[in-house]
Amino acid sequence: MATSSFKNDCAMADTAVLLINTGSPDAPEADAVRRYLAEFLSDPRIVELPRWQWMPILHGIILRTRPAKSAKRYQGVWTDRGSPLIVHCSDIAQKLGNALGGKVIVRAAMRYGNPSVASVIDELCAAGVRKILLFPMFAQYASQTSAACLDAAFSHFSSLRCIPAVRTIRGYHDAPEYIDALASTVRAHWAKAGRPEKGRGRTLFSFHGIPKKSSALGDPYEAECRESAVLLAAALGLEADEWGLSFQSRFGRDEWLQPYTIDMVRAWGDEGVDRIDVLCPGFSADCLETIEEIDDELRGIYLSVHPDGVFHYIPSLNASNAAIALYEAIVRRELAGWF
Ligand SMILES: C=CC1=C(C)c2cc3[nH]c(cc4nc(cc5[nH]c(cc1n2)c(C)c5CCC(=O)O)C(CCC(=O)O)=C4C)c(C)c3C=C
Ligand SMILES: [Fe+2]
Ligand SMILES: [Fe+2]
Repeated sequence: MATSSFKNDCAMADTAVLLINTGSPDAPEADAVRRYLAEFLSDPRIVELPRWQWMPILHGIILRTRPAKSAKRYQGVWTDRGSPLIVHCSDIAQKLGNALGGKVIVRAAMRYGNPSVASVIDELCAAGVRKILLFPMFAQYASQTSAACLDAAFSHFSSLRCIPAVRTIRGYHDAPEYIDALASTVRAHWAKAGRPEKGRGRTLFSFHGIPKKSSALGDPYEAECRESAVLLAAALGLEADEWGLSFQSRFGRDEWLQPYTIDMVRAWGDEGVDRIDVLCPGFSADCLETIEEIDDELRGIYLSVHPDGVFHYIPSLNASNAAIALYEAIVRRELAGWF
């Protein structure tokens, strides 16, 4: 996939913001998904097993079986403009650039797949950029996401003779603007669907999981997810029996952070909770893991245990006004002295 050109915008800007997200395959087809998963799952940040142990499993089993299944899932969420994740991220980049008054170039790049971090950095440098703010789009720091995104940039810098001045964003899980943005998304949803009735309905904050072992090795991700959820519940005035936190998207057989989203929703359905509203606060943009796994698969699981129940998926921040205000506040703070 080609990266966007720099014509007409910010001809004079020597400062750029590079938004980085995980990435998607180039197409919802098995071959493209295989290439993407090969890059993704070969990253030692993602699977921390010794290479001699992991590579035979990856190439001998996973890359033979998963691409076709994942391709089908991607086909279900693909849009006319491509992968929802990439579409949302490029919309965010464009709107954030406008909000910053064109004084800073804003681009989106993907850690795995395209547009690659290396190609976008090359374009920025060729356009005269000398200062870059690297902005992984993950509020809660995880080595598998935030650090992996930064690795891609630093690894590319190591191949360049002239590197730009660099600043990085580590996370923003407790930033008031982040909590406000999420709270306003939930309130906008309540304005349309009504607030879940205490005693009958509950709100679930579902975060992407990571292996329990990574947490034990010192990853602050779990603690940051819990803090974000507590702050958000307080901002929304939700009492302890009105909300829950869970972890989704488990991959492989190891134990991941718990409770698992599927178990939580099944248990709530069995308990007779009549309405469940799910928000995925750790996803800056809707993607396979929210649209297919939550809005489709999880909805089906809940309705299978509680057929009369009501299930709402609350969309991610995406390129909403609340999201742009959040990113603008963070960027202005982090670029102090640069523009
Ligand atoms: C939001 C934070 C995320 C964390 C933490 C995370 C950890 C993590 N992910 C995998 C494995 C896969 N993730 C995949 C896709 C994917 N994951 C995130 C976010 C987090 N991952 C995003 C935004 C996406 C992109 C989805 C899209 O729409 O393209 C995939 C590929 C899809 C699939 O085949 O399921 C895999 C595989 C691990 C192993 C991990 C932590 C160790
Ligand atoms: Fe993931
Ligand atoms: Fe997944």
